[in-house]
Amino acid sequence: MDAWLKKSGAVGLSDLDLADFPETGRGVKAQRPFKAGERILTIPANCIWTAKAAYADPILGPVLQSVQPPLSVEDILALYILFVRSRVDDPAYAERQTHVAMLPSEHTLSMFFTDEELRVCAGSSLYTLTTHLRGRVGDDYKKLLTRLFMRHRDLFPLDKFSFQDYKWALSSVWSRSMDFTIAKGNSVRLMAPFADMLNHASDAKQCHAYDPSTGDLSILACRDYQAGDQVFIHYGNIANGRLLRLYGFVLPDNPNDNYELVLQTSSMAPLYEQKQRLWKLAGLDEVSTIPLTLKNPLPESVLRYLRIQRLDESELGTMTMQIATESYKKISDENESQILQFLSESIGALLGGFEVPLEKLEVQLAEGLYSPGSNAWAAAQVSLGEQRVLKAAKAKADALLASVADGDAPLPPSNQCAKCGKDSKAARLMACGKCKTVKYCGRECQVAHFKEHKALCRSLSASK
Ligand SMILES: C[S@@+](CC[C@H](N)C(=O)[O-])C[C@H]1O[C@@H](n2cnc3c(N)ncnc32)[C@H](O)[C@@H]1O
Repeated sequence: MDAWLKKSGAVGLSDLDLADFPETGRGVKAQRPFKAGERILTIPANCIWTAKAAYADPILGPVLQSVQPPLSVEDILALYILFVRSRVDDPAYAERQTHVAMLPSEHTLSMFFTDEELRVCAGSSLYTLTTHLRGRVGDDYKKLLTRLFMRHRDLFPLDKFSFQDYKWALSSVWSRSMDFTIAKGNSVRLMAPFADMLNHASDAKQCHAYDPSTGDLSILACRDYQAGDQVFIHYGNIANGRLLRLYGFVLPDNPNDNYELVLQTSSMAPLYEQKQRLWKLAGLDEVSTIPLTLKNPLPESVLRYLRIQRLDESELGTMTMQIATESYKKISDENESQILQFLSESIGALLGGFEVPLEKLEVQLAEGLYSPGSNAWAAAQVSLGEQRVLKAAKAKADALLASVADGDAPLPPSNQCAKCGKDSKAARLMACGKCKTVKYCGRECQVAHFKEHKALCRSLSASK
């Protein structure tokens, strides 16, 4: 592969090498020191896998172009990989084949888990999404069979385009491709040989760049490296569930862990059309998926959605005024109590739906029931992360409910000083040492707010 890339104009390969690392497996090793910001690798456009390159292929391209409606980009890339791999004695594909030969022969994405391994995280959104994904991938393969493989048996022999082959190629695309937004909201998905050997580190800032004018891909050093260090890139701030679904690994104690809460309302609900309009005005969809995170377990948008969902006719005007002035707060004690009660109960039910409850999972992991790095261990990490987030969300809903019952002021948004309203962009906020929830821009605001905050502080602390 190196010879092909160098011949095609790749830059930087002589300063980098492939090596095995204990934590991440195969990755890229620096052969000399690099300074942060230095360009360390460029892979030229003519070696990169894109949908455009697949369409330009003299044999595959016309067949792909004949498919209506067009195939998805990930299907095009997956077919391109399988097609190149299938052209065993065709010298026109020999160079790209050197890259295909270096792709891992197996993947550890959750889609490949046994039922027993996946059951460890039953109740999590990963479990649900993986189950859906398996169905979707199966359906997509059947469509390819009828739309392409059966019609062009000479190009797509089924022993090289089996369901297993399709799943392998699709997983290669998910776990190794990069997405870039280019002009006019368009985006490009690509897979770049050698650059796709770079592993992810949470602290590696965005350091891969696509040049739309040349089509080249470059990697910059995200920090200083010494010779022998592993070079990393950043795949994004991704929760373990998504990491396992699309990349096949997890990061223990991942700060990006989340639970994607889906909020929806029956179209038969009273005042549905008016509420639909209010959600839209408030920047929400009638089916809203809102990530709950450890940092912000109950985002304001969840409360906003539910306040609208539970409005009665006499409260429509108040809500419209709030949206117009962007001054969101509770509509009434009754509305607020209803939504918080509902949240507390539904999150409790979600937690009750996990196959292995949090406390038991923590004991199992501490006792080494799941061997670190195994599929079941990875599923356990996802379940752990999601349940921790849900627990924090329930605690916050309960505390808020208690404060409504006590007649306290509602919680201020978590990115604002509770006293003066300065937000986290304007000042560094620190949390109250006792309840660890309400935040201030400085000591002065905290002291000035003490009297007002005392009762809520007590109920928040008690629910922790
Ligand atoms: C773009 S490839 C990187 C190269 C890959 N390690 C290889 O040998 O081909 C992405 C895959 O690398 C692995 N990976 C990347 N970052 C990782 C990390 N921080 N910890 C564990 N595995 C990682 C995962 O298997 C992932 O699907």
